[in-house]
Amino acid sequence: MVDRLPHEKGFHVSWDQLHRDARALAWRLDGRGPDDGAWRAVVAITRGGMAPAMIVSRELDIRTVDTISVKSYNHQNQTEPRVIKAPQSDIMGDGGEGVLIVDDLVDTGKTLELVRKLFPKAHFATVYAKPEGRRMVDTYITEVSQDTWIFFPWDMALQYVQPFRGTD
Ligand SMILES: O=P(O)(O)OC[C@H]1O[C@H](OP(=O)(O)OP(=O)(O)O)[C@H](O)[C@@H]1O
Ligand code: HPA
Ligand SMILES: [Mg+2]
Repeated sequence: MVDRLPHEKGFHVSWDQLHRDARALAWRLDGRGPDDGAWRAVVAITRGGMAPAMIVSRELDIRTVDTISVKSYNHQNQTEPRVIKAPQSDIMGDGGEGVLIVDDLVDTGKTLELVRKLFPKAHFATVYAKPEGRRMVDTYITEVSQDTWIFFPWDMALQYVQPFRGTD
């Protein structure tokens, strides 16, 4: 089963589920910013953070949205994370204070470790978290085990499956 390797379990997330979980993340963050509870901006870690960041910024009515592009994986193979595109410096201000940095998940934590070094005062939020990287996130919604690979809706398509008993 190529789509399970090298992880034992698969956690398949539908668009509906992602929408619900990203909304739950937004509600948890609401009113917790440093400026009278408000957040100044949302920054998505591309590409996986873009859909969650869109939902969070919509829920919290934040119109200042930027991206930081970090590449850490080639399919399921981890490589050294690299920043390919930085957010605007006037948005990040002094170390990212008041900025919500959003990603789809934290796995080993290497991506967030790199972004945290750049913006130590920002608030880091992910929808999903695995135990190894959990310490790198300030707020998350659902935890899955380290040996689970999360399949996001943008990586999947509906397709026919054989009945359990098969056919002649
Ligand atoms: O905690 P880590 O072990 O660093 O892994 C988590 C990161 O890996 C994935 O991104 P990826 O580099 O695959 O790029 P993508 O978002 O463009 O798919 C995921 O979206 C997180 O950003
Ligand atoms: O479990 C995962 N799913 C999708 N992308 C990922 N990048 C690191 N871990 C994962
Ligand atoms: Mg990513």
